[in-house]
Amino acid sequence: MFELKWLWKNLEGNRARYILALCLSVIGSSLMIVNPFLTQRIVDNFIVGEDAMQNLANERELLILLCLGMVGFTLLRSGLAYLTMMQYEHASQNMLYNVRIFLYNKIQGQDKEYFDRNRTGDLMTRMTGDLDMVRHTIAWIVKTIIESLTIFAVAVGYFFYIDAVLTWWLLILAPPIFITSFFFARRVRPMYVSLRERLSQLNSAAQENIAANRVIKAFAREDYEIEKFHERNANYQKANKAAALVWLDYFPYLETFAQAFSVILMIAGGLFVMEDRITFGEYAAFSALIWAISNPMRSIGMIINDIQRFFASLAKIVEVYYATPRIANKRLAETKRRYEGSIRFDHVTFKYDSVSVLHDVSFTVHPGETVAIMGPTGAGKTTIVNLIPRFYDVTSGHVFIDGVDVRKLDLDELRSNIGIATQDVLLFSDTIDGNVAFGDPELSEEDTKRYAKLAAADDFIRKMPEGYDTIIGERGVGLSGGQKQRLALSRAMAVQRPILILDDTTSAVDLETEEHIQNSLNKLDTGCTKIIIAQRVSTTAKADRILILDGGRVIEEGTHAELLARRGYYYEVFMLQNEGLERQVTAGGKE
Ligand SMILES: Nc1ncnc2c1ncn2[C@@H]1O[C@H](COP(=O)(O)OP(=O)(O)OP(=O)(O)O)[C@@H](O)[C@H]1O
Repeated sequence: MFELKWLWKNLEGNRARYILALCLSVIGSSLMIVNPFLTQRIVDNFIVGEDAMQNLANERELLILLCLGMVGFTLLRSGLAYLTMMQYEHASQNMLYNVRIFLYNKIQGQDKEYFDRNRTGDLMTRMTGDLDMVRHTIAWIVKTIIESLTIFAVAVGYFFYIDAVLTWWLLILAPPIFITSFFFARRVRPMYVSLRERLSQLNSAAQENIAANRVIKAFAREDYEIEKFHERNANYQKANKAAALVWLDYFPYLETFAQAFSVILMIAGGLFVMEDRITFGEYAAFSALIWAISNPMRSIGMIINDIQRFFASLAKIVEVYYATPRIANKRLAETKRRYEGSIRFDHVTFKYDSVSVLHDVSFTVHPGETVAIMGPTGAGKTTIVNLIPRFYDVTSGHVFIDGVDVRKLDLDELRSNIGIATQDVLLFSDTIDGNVAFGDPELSEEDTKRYAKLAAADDFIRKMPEGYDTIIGERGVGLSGGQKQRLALSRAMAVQRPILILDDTTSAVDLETEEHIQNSLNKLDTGCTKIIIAQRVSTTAKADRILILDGGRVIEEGTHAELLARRGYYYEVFMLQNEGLERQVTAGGKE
C-alpha cells in the first residue's frame, strides 16, 4: 500500500496522463473480445450453421460488414495500443526525471556522516538501476497487470454469457494457479532483496576500482582486484541463477495448469458441441479466447519476479528519498552576512559514532589572526576544522563564530563565510579557470589570475598547452600533487571569505614555493582569519599562535618562540626538521 501511495505522490503532474493510460489499457483490452465475438457470428451464420449456404447467398453484406468490422477493430486496437504506450512512456519518463532530480538534491543535501556511511557505487545504483526498475514497473508491469486482469475479466464474463458450466470447468484451474503463485512469490522475494544488495556491491567494486586504478597499477594489484571483481560478479550471477531456478521449480506446474485450459476446453467443449449445448461458433469463440485466460497465468511468474525486483529497488530509493540529514540548512538568514571571523572552541568533545577523537578542546582565534595546528597523524586536526563549517556537529561543548554557536547560524551563510582547501584535493574535470573560480563563477579573468599568482600557480598554468583554458582530467589528472594543491589553494582564496581553512595545503610544494604562498597569505587584501594545518615548522613559524594537538587534546599552545622555549613536542619537531631552517624561521617567527 505504501508503495502505491509513493508512486501516486510522485506521479504528481502526470496523474491525469497516467489515469488516461490506465483507462486506455482497459478499453484496448476489452476490445479483445470483439474479434472472437465476430468470429462466432461468422462461423455460426456463414460456415457451420444450418442456413450457412443460404446466408452466404442472401446476407453477403453482413458477412462483408463482419469481416470489415474485424479489420477495423484490429486497426483500432493497434492505434489504441500506440496511444496507450505513449501515455505510459510520457508519464513514467516524466516521473523518473522528477524523482531523479529530487534524489540528486536529497543526496547533495546530506551531511558528511551520510557519505561516510554510504558507498558511492551504491548511491549510483539507486540513482540509475533502481529508478529504472520503478519506471519499468509503472510503465510495463502495471500495464501488463491491468491488461491481463481486464482481458481475463472480459473473457470470463463472455464465457459465462455463452455457457456458465463450461466456464466453471475452466475456472477450476484458477485456485491451484493462485496458490502456486503465492508460494512462489513468498520464496522468491528475499532472493531479490539479496540480488539487489549484490548488484550494489558489484557496482561499488567497479566504481572503486576505476577510481583507484592508478593505485592498483602502482601496487601491481590488478590481478587481485580483477579477482575481487570476479568474485562479486560471480556472487551476483549466483543470486540471479538462484532466483531463476526457484522460478523453474514452479514453472512446470504453472505451465501445466495453463496448458490444461485448452485440454479442458477441448474435452468439455467438444462434448458440449456434440450434445448441442453450445454451437460450433461458440466453441470457436471459446477457443479464440482461451489464451485470454491462460496467458495471464503464464506471465504470472514474470510479473511476480518483476514486482519483487520493484519492491527491492523501491526500498533502496525510499531510504534516500526520506533521508534527513542531521545537519541541515534551515535557511534562517534572509540575506547572508559577512562575519567578522572570530572563532572559539569551548570545551569541545567529538566522537565518530562511539570513538572519541577530540577531548575538551578550547581555543580562541581573533578576527584576522592566523592559527596553525600541528600534531601527529590521527591527532584530530582535520576533525577540528571540520567542526567549523559544521561538516560534523560537536558531541559536547560549543564552537562559536563571532560569539554565536555555529548550530544556531544559517548553514548556507556559515559556509559562505568560509574558504577551505581540504587535505584531499578534489578538482573537477573542467578548465583550470573553471576550477579556480568554482566558488565564485562571477570571478573576473583578472582576479582568477591574481589568485593563481598568490598561490604560486600562475607560472605552471601559463606553461600548460592552453593556459587557463586547459581542461584537467577527473580529480585533477595530469597535474602534480603540488600543482593540485596550489589550484585548490587559489580556489579557496578566490572566494575571499573572512575565514580561511587550509588543511595541509602546502605539504607537497617545495620550500621556495611555500614561502611565496606564506607571503601571499599575509598580504591577502580581504581581512581574513586563517587556520592552517601543517606539519612543517616553516609553515607554522609565522602564525600568531600554534596549537599542538595529540590524541585529540591541545597539549601545547603559543607562538613559535614560546613553544620552542617550552622544549616540548614542537621543539622536537623543529629539531628534527632542517637545522638551517631553524635560523631562518627563528629570525622571522613571532616572539
Ligand atoms: N569519518 C570518520 N569516521 C570515523 N573515524 C574517523 C573519521 N575520520 C577520521 N576518523 C578518525 O579520527 C581520528 C582523527 O582523524 P583526523 O583526520 O582528524 O586526524 P588528523 O590529525 O587530521 O590526521 P592527519 O594528520 O593524518 O591528517 C583518527 O583516528 C581517524 O581514524
